[in-house]
Amino acid sequence: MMTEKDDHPGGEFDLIARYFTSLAGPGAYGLADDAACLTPASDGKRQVISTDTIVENVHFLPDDPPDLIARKALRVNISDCAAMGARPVSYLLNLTLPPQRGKMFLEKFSAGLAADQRAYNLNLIGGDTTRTNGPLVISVTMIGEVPADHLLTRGGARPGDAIWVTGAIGSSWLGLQALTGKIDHLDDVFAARYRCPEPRPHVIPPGVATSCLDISDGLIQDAGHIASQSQVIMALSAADIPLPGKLPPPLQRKYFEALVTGGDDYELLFTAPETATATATILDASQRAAVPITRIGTVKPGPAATQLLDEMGAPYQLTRGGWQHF
Ligand SMILES: Nc1ncnc2c1ncn2[C@@H]1O[C@H](COP(=O)(O)OP(=O)(O)OP(=O)(O)O)[C@@H](O)[C@H]1O
Ligand SMILES: Cc1ncc(C[n+]2csc(CCOP(=O)(O)O)c2C)c(N)n1
Ligand SMILES: [Mg+2]
Repeated sequence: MMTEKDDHPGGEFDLIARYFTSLAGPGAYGLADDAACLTPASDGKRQVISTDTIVENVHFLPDDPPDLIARKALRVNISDCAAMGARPVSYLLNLTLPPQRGKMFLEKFSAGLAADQRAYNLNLIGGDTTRTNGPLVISVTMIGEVPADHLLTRGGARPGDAIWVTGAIGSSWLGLQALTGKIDHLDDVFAARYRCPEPRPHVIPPGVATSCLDISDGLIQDAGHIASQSQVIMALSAADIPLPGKLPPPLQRKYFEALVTGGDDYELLFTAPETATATATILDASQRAAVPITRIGTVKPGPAATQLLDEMGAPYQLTRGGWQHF
């Protein structure tokens, strides 16, 4: 079997120069110094920093195409920036490579990074490369910026606010089921979405949302984070949750619980005042971005909790809320 040493005869520094230096941006010193040096955001802007790791067999499958693994690593972080209302700008890349991930892998992987750098106007500013006999691990730290008065957090939801969500919920979970042979005859769009999420930067109109997060662990569990950070009840109407249109309605019903708790959605869940102006602004933004934004509930006063209600207003009993690593 080809070892990493055979495959990267120039060692770690040659590997960085070969695959990553062309991706480097301002302040990165060509990925050849001890650290990057950035000019802090100015003109009333704030810096937003988030980090997220993806692990083979935990967040992606070993056979996923290398360019899409790269794009997923970037996109889950772009999604966290979007959840703060921020525009992603530059990123650090920490790679832990097993021996079988050699030249072919890195060529495709770096092409995936390049494609999303172009798509999202990003620069690589540094990172770290190590070797393991364990699984492939990719960690990205994303730095973004946001005008100070457009920063979004999980803590601003107020009783009476409307609850909105972008896109549809459950597509990635369906993709994982298709790719692992657990559900047959599903549309290919689901596997594509699992492998390459579609984060939603620039979709929520600035100045309208009172709180926001991105859904990574499952809609129900993640709604609970807004509930606890804002000290409110997130009352969700089950019938209003947008489910994937390409899933036939009988399967939407059959898999409802898994769809709303499965995670990997990278859609935005946010709250906004229930005024005609805010509603019109949101629906207009949805049209302009060609991304559905659907009202799925109302914020209520009370101790932090998520309620999922059926059409009669009765609570839905779920066996779980979402993904937990531990
Ligand atoms: N090891 C850690 N050290 C410091 N802070 C951490 C650590 N792990 C998580 N956090 C912080 O805890 C909060 C929740 O982390 P988590 O990774 O669950 O983020 P999330 O946005 O809810 O989910 P996702 O990682 O899928 O985007 C974040 O503010 C994160 O910075
Ligand atoms: C192979 C495979 N098995 C299971 C899943 C599901 N999954 C893993 S981590 C996670 C939450 C987000 O991660 P984190 O909280 O670490 O950001 C979810 C929904 C997957 N994506 N791939
Ligand atoms: Mg998040």
